[in-house]
Amino acid sequence: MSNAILSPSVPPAGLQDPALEIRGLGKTFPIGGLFSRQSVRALHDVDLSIGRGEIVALVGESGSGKSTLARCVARLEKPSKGSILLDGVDVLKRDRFQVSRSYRSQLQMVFQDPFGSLNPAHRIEHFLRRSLAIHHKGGRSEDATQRRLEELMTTVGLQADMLNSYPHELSGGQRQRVAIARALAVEPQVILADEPTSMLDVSVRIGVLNLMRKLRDEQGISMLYITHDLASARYLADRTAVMFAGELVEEGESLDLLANPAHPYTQLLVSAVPDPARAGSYDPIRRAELRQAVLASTHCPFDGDPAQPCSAAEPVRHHVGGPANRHWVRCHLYRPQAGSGGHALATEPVTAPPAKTGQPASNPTEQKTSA
Ligand SMILES: Nc1ncnc2c1ncn2[C@@H]1O[C@H](COP(=O)(O)OP(=O)(O)OP(=O)(O)O)[C@@H](O)[C@H]1O
Repeated sequence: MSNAILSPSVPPAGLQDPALEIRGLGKTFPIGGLFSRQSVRALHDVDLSIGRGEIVALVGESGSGKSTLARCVARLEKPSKGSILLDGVDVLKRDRFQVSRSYRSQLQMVFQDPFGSLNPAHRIEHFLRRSLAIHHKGGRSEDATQRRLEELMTTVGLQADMLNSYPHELSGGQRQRVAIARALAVEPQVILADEPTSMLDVSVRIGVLNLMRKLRDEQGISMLYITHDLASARYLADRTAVMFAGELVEEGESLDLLANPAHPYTQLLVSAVPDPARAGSYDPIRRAELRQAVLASTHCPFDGDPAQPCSAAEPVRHHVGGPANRHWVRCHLYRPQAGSGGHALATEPVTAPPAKTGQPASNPTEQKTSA
């Protein structure tokens, strides 16, 4: 089994020159007031790389730490430990006290709420002009600026005359396209998109996902796509990483990972995705029980033995399906199946769902929870 163990410090094959690399990122929030010693461990030892022109989905349920990771990488939150390398440069060391303008123009964030992210008092043109001005410091002629504004609108599938509209005159999908155009105006290398479609009607979500794919294909932009929707991760992302209680527990090429989930938490997430091929085996009551166990545990509920919780020793990474595969899992229960390239869990995941304290695993107070 030893040849199936992965060193966390070795980037997966094909990622020797990543656009963005996150190493050992941790974030702890103090809670309970000034004199309290309590804290929430929102992120623990997260390693994640995004290749050039690659879309990586970060999936997990509410409270698993996805937004905290994005906010740390966007420098809206200060990580407690770890490093962030953009184009090989350690940005936490380089811009220790203030986020540089060049970082802001290399990496942009698109938020979940297209309604709250645009000030209703301004026309669409204002938001795009502002982004252009920050990036080019007024170095364009008015004609060139106007052409670029119209080009940005066309790129995101909006009509140029909407530059004169106010946000309230646009639909949610159109506003999210404006938010993407605003990010594009600074010509970023990387876009962090935090649930960019979750507040949109189902009918317009696919258009925004297709736009993101087009930007990757035509402009080579790398993206971290944060979502709790596995179906959209499979549709859009080259790779998918699964976050559980602040830790990455599994990562692989999206199609492979979602077809062969190795971590019981990933299996739980996958079981919620409607799939006609799995109709007979989908049991919503069983899934609800498992989900309850995840949310109500103070230790990893998947190891099934509260006396020997997963936190006794951190699990190492294992390749899933052989060393050539870019799919790995961190779980004590994982057992590669000799010769088959397949995998199995050592025991049935989640044997006992009793809630111990009512403290959600996804809101752990100084605890370790990975299986
Ligand atoms: N400013 C904060 N102060 C204290 N705790 C926080 C803070 N921000 C996040 N947390 C905690 O960190 C954990 C991770 O939260 P985060 O918002 O990153 O999760 P998420 O996976 O993005 O969830 P969602 O999909 O609901 O946004 C949660 O337990 C949350 O309560």
